[in-house]
Amino acid sequence: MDAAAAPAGLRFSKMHGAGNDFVVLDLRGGMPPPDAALCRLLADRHRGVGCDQILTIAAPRSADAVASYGIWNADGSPSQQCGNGARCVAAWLVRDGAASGDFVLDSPLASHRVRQLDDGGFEVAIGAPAFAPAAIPLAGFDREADAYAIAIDGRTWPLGAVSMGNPHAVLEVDDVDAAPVAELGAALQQHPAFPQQCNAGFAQVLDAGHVRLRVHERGVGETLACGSGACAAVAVLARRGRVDAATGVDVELPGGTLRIQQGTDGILRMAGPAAFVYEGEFNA
Ligand SMILES: N[C@@H](CCC[C@H](N)C(=O)O)C(=O)O
Repeated sequence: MDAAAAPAGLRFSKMHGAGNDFVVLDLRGGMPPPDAALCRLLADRHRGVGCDQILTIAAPRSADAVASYGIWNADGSPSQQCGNGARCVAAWLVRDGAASGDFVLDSPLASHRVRQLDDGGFEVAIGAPAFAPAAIPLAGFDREADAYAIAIDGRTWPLGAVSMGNPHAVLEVDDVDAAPVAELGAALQQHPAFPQQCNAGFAQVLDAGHVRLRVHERGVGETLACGSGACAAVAVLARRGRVDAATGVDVELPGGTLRIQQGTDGILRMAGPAAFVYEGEFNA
């Protein structure tokens, strides 16, 4: 493992959203963002704290926002979107006294309206799905489509593709428990059709309002939940008429259920839990 420069006594919060777990760092005191080596060490489940992503909280970039946040995967790569992370950052800021009720957060790409729910969870306006191949980005296809044929080891897989701020592939399966999430997810992540790699979701439609989903996340592997992956699955399946996004869809992931609904403005809103696990000090 490469040497990582962790400031002595690095304070962090351990959190999770539906089992997608995070190390949260407050950079508002002037600490620089963690480099890739430090992210890998923090995320290491044996030598570090252990998490799927590292989230950093910093000063807002837009006039309306209470804060901004950064996202790093366990392998040290940056991301632009993290649905479960957005809810955890929101809960962290509410506990800190920096936010309450209804507020705006700046993610790496955009500003998101956030609402605290009566059940203690949060609703986040993730954004409108972008299906244009250039926006995902998806190489080798000029026109957007409900499904693209992607060949892997001599077999062709029909998959949906969408950007939720980050790139997603979505495969519909008959039985999500039997889906080849690890093998096919890893192959899709690295496939040349996805020049910025992708998160790969395996979705089983139960009915127009219920989907079961497992996601192989870029930079991590399979996680217990992926908020942007849940939005991506609903976006792709709604486009095919398989679910009713306007009424709302419960997406059951291994770690919990997220509710995804699309407004008349096209924006996908995600509702779900955010939990504190413990506070710590990292001294490796
Ligand atoms: N777990 C997240 C997504 C985190 C980033 C993703 N792995 C990527 O690289 O784009 C979520 O809840 O959306």
